[in-house]
Amino acid sequence: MTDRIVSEHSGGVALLTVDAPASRNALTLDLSAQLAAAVEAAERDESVHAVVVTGTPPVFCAGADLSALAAADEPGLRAIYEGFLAVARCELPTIAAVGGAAVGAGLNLALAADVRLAGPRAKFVARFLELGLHPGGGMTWMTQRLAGPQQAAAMTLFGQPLDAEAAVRAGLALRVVDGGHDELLTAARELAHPAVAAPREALVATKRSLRATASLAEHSAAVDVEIRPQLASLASPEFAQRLSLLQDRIRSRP
Ligand SMILES: C/C=C/C(=O)SCCNC(=O)CCNC(=O)[C@H](O)C(C)(C)COP(=O)(O)OP(=O)(O)OC[C@H]1O[C@@H](n2cnc3c(N)ncnc32)[C@H](O)[C@@H]1OP(=O)(O)O
Repeated sequence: MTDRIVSEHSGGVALLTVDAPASRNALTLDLSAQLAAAVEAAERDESVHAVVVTGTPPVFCAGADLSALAAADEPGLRAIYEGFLAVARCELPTIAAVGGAAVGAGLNLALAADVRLAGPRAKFVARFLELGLHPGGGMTWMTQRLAGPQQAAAMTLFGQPLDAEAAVRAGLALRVVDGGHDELLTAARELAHPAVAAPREALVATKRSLRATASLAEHSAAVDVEIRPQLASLASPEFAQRLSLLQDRIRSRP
């Protein structure tokens, strides 16, 4: 079977599956380019409000394809990064549904999403140094930012793997979803549901503000970042409609 990114848009969600089971969903240059194209197609599709990234079981993603990695120069490495960087750049909310091992660049891919749901067999492994490789693709930044300096050191310097429960404790995953791949995807769709129900413009603006305020030192600076998009949403017909529905509901309470 050909290695590919399977992209399905339904119910407001783009489900992107890295489907290369023979190599445990390892990322070739071609797969990374396909993944980036699939993320961009989801952004262009106005019916899509959230992106779920997963891998064909039993793993999430085994990282860079080892033969692509062995031959990689700087453009080659950057081409491998392109898939997970497209997820990191995505203007829509993103969820990684991690059902198995996420190793090396596969960990980068999982951490590039806004939120991770972990199946009981999920495993988060940096791996790089064990292979004699310096971490790449922003791994030192991502792990420190998400899990703090000690956990980042444990993962990148000491190669500590995190199972699903440990990933939740470390703040790398939102929660563990019991069951198999289907249950994991159902949980991802349920998590996405409020984003699917939200007006797309306000949703995209909220994600933009999360990024813009993340590195600010002052609360007041965040208030300034948020005031314009909040004013824009106040002026939208969606807000007027939803407000009137809410008021009707409140009035009709016994
Ligand atoms: C710039 C980025 C750098 C990086 O990403 S560095 C990290 C590179 N990745 C790795 O080191 C991961 C290597 N793979 C594994 O550790 C394991 O696999 C898994 C934990 C992911 C899964 O284990 P299991 O389910 O037991 O599978 P299996 O028997 O080890 O492998 C099944 C087939 O998958 C191929 N494969 C696994 N990972 C890769 C890879 N990264 N690139 C290419 N092929 C891979 C194997 O060779 C083998 O193939 P065959 O069935 O022909 O013997």
